[in-house]
Amino acid sequence: MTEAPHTEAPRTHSAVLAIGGNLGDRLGNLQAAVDSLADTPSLTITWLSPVYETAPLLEPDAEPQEDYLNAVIGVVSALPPDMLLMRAHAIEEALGRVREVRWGARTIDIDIVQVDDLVSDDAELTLPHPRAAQRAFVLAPWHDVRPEDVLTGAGPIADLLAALGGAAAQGAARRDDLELVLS
Ligand SMILES: Nc1ncnc2c1ncn2[C@@H]1O[C@H](COP(=O)(O)OP(=O)(O)OP(=O)(O)O)[C@@H](O)[C@H]1O
Ligand SMILES: Nc1nc2c(c(=O)[nH]1)N=C(CO)CN2
Repeated sequence: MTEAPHTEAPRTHSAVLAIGGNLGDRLGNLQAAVDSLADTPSLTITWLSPVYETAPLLEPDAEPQEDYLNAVIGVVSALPPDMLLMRAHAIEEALGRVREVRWGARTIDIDIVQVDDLVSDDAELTLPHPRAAQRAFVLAPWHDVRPEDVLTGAGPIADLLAALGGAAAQGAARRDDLELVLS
């Protein structure tokens, strides 16, 4: 008997991405990142958070910076996590991201907050993002859309946000006058 060829459907991943920027047309850059992600083959945006204006998290003794706009995005994708990171870096580059100093001002940053419930300590792609649990600019917009979500290994995002004292405690304020759209 001839066996049917074995064809495996590509595995689909569910990921949470955080975007932010504090240089140039901040909302325009966030929207351009959303548009580029939406144009990515094998990737679908499932939800978009509200936009927050957030005080910059800086390295000690760093020069002052402009406030950021931040948002969080849910995607499902057949791209494996390393390809998702490559795509994120390509979009950052296309939008003029320059890497000079750690936590320097930038047109756009795309962080991979988590992918499924994967855990990785690979420096190229640490999962979940090692600093997400301490960042109101990630947790607050995420919580607005998916209040029941859990940050892998860290706990419910509602509890993590409460432990930080809420969004305002870190200088994060929702900007209901600004909106990202899925075209
Ligand atoms: N979960 C992740 N998401 C995005 N980049 C990651 C992740 N884990 C590790 N990295 C690596 O971190 C490196 C630095 O990334 P990047 O310049 O965006 O950092 P940053 O945004 O300035 O700081 P932070 O990582 O604190 O948000 C990247 O080259 C990337 O390979
Ligand atoms: N408010 C705010 N501060 C930051 C941010 C960010 O997205 N928002 N990103 C950083 C590096 O990823 C460093 N500091």
